[in-house]
Amino acid sequence: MQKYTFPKDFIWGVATAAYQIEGAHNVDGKGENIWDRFTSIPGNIYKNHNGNVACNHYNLYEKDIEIMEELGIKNYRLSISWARIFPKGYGEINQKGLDYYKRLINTLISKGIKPAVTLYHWDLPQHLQDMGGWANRKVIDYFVEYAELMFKEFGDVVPIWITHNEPWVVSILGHAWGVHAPGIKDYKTALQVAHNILLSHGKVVKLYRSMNLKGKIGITLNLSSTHPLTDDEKDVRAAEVYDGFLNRWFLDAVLKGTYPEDMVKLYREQNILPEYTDEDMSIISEKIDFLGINYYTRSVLKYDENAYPLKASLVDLENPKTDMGWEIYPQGLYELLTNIHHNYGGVDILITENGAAFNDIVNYKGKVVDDYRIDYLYRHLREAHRAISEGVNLRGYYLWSFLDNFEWAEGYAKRFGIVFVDYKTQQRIVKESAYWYSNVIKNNSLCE
Ligand SMILES: N#[N+]C[C@@H]1[C@@H](O)[C@H](O)[C@@H](O)[C@@H]2O[C@H]12
Repeated sequence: MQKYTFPKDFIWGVATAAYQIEGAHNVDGKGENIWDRFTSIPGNIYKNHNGNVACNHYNLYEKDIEIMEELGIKNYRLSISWARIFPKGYGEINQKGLDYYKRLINTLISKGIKPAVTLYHWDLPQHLQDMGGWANRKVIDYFVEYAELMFKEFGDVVPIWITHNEPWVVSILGHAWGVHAPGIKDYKTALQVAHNILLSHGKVVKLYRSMNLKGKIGITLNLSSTHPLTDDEKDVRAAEVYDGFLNRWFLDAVLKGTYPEDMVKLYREQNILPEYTDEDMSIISEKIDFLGINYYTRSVLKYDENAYPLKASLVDLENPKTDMGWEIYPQGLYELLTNIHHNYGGVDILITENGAAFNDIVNYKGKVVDDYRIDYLYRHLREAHRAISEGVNLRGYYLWSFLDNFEWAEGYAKRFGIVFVDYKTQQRIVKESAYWYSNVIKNNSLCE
């Protein structure tokens, strides 16, 4: 039987995000955020679902941490709700919100579970959106103020910090396609938002360094290996442009301090190039300790004369898919990891999200036998192991997600968790994939 052993100090974890699991959306002084607002507008979310209750993790966190402990999970990626700390986004601190995260983080540590904290996982305080949101450079200063308080409160006990989760999704889905909060549809705004978020990332990294804290800090990008539908030069160029749009724009900025020239030219021609300075780029590329990668699937592109602004369209192939309609393409993870290793100086990498939604059901025995999810996870971890064996500095893997949760525009229709959540009763059912993953962690290896 083939066994794939990972490096002895490899980080095995699970991941969640505040808005997707906490609930308590207007409890204990928490301010409104853009997802509270966006989900309150009929038609924005599947069946008008919202995160008002979600998994009620705000009140059930101790029970959830007990499940992590029983499964032998030693690393947990969570996010902090900015509006729970600063209801208006800046200024007055909500002590009850701060106390919640103190209880949560202290409980994790008392159980031997290392927290990895994401400062921003999409839930901007609404008051800041009312002044322009991330399109307003002033919000950068408020983000730095929020980060400084988090570093002061938790910098000595949190070993891993992630400034932002998926700036591409925040900017494009939230400000160009309008399918995420705050629901804006303007590419020029979207690219300015992306830039300002990256600038806020760089400023917070510099702040972290100035505080002489002993942990590691990085950023999480959603990345996807891109492939042309055919070897026709137009399709090949379409894949290159989409790679620039999704991957290289962010990777080059953070790791090289420049935006890729081909995309600068394209955005300038389309009059959607953001405003930025050389000083901005120097700050954005402040050295990070790791690059966080969220990988779910690859992207297949074809030339499309009518596709604005890239003249490239994604192609939906008839291949095995997850419940999100995303092709299951594990080798794409290997391609991505090796590409980044060779093109970006061998930067240390954490897979901060990888996982799959499937239409889980509870069987007559009260179990969730999610073999599809085990298969997806096994195949992707195999590819991760292949990349490590070829020298990629992959340091850890956080499975998305620990709990079934609020899946943004899809509401509760999509289940990514290794723990099933009955949203009517808030009962948790540990899925077979959780027991499988528990064994992977215990053995630090995959077995065929
Ligand atoms: N969709 N999907 C699943 C998952 C989402 O639930 C996370 O919040 C995001 O960071 C990232 O998009 C990935």
